[in-house]
This record gives sequence, C-alpha cells and structure tokens, in this order.
Amino acid sequence: MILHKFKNQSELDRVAADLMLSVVRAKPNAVLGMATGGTPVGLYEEIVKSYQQGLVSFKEARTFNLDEYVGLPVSHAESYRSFMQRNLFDHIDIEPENTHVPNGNAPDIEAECRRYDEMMYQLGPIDMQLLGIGHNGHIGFNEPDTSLSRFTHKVTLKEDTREANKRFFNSLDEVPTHAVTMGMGSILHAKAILLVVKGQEKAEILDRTLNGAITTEIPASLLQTHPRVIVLTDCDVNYKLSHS
Ligand SMILES: O=P(O)(O)OC[C@H]1O[C@](O)(CO)[C@@H](O)[C@@H]1O
Repeated sequence: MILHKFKNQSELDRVAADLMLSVVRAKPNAVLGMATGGTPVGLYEEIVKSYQQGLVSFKEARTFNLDEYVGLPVSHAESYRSFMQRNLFDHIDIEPENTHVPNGNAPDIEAECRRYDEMMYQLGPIDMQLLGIGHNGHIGFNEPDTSLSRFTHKVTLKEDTREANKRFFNSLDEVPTHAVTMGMGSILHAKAILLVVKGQEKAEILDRTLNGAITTEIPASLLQTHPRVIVLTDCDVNYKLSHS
C-alpha cells in the first residue's frame, strides 16, 4: 500500500478523481468499482466537473457498486442507486445499462447475489475499485466477523454502522438492518484499489488497517495483501510508505 496524506479534503478529492479519470482515459471501456457514503461525494463532484469541461467521457465505461441496502425502495433518496444517480450518473455520459448496483429488493436475494457476481466476473476484473472505510473497518458492507465471505452476499449491518449511517435518515429506525455487499474476494480481485479515508476520527482505524495484524475483525486490513492499493487521506497517521 502507498499512503498519500493531504492537508485539505478538496485537494484529496481532486487527486482521487484524477486517479479514477486516468483509468478511463487509458482504457475507455474500463470497469470502475464505485462506493457510496459521505466519503466519495466530493470526488464525484470533481469527476462531474472534469466531464463538464470535456476532459473525459464515460460513454464506454462500466461500473459496479459495492453494495445496496436490502428492502429500501430504489426510489428512496438514500438507496445507493439513488445516491449514484444524484451524485454521479445523472451528470455524466455513462450509459444507464452500464451502471450496476445490486438489487436489494430482489425477491430472491441469493439469486441476485449470484447474478451480480456472474456479471462482475464476465465484465471484470474491475480496473479500479474505489473504497471508503467504516469506523469499524468495514469495506463495502463487509462487517467485522470471525470469517469473511468471498462473493456477493447479504449481511446484517452492525449497530455501530447503522448508528453511523443514521445521519442520512430521519431516525435510527429508518436505517435498514441488512444490505447486499460485494465480497472481500471480489474487492481484492480488482486490479487496483483506491482507498479514501477522511476525517481524523478515522485515524485509528486507518492506522490498524495499515499497520495492524491482518484480521477478519478489521476487514480493511485484508487490503495489506493486495499489490496495488493507494490510500488517500487527510488523517494524521504514520506508515512506512507515506507521502505528504
Ligand atoms: O463514507 P462514510 O459515510 O463514512 O461510510 C464509510 C463507508 O461505508 C460505506 O458506506 C459502506 O457502503 C462505504 O461505501 C463508505 O465509504
């Protein structure tokens, strides 16, 4: 892993956006792995700006999102499909059929997980996977556990994750209890991974991700096993391969 530290988030967002754009410029039909949550909002804004300036086209690009809530209507403002439309897809020239988000309302969730994996493996591997990190070290919605799933699967969200995501809903009761997430195997299968970590309150989990033991209790620590991970952060953390 290589860690780049930034003094401000707007500079970080610009660099993160440029890294993703460089993948699409080099390979117009690139497969990008997308994330949601608070972390990527600024970098998606930067991508939209570049598109509006005519600096990039997504006409041939394909995307796969990490996860989706189970049971939340797609039309709900906080479904990850809505999030992606609002923050990115509605503002760029990507073809709607090339954007993939798991269907958290599928009547047969197991079959939906298999369908998602098959499509990902058919069109993949993902050229660059964007990741945020939860305070408990989750990536996608792969929550800390004694073992982790390799493929797309349904998860029960930890209470601290629901609590953290409460800010997007009217109350904790409205935060879904389950989600569908890409598995750790699919994430680690990406050719390159871009992990973005914002806010000093994530410094401790980032430190454990970078410098701690590789353990399923901190899913992000498995990123230590991947040969091409770039970490961009404004956290004050130490790591042997860091640049400011
Ligand atoms: O960016 P946030 O809102 O802090 O959330 C952390 C991470 O958890 C997830 O929301 C889980 O999907 C990621 O997409 C996100 O980056």
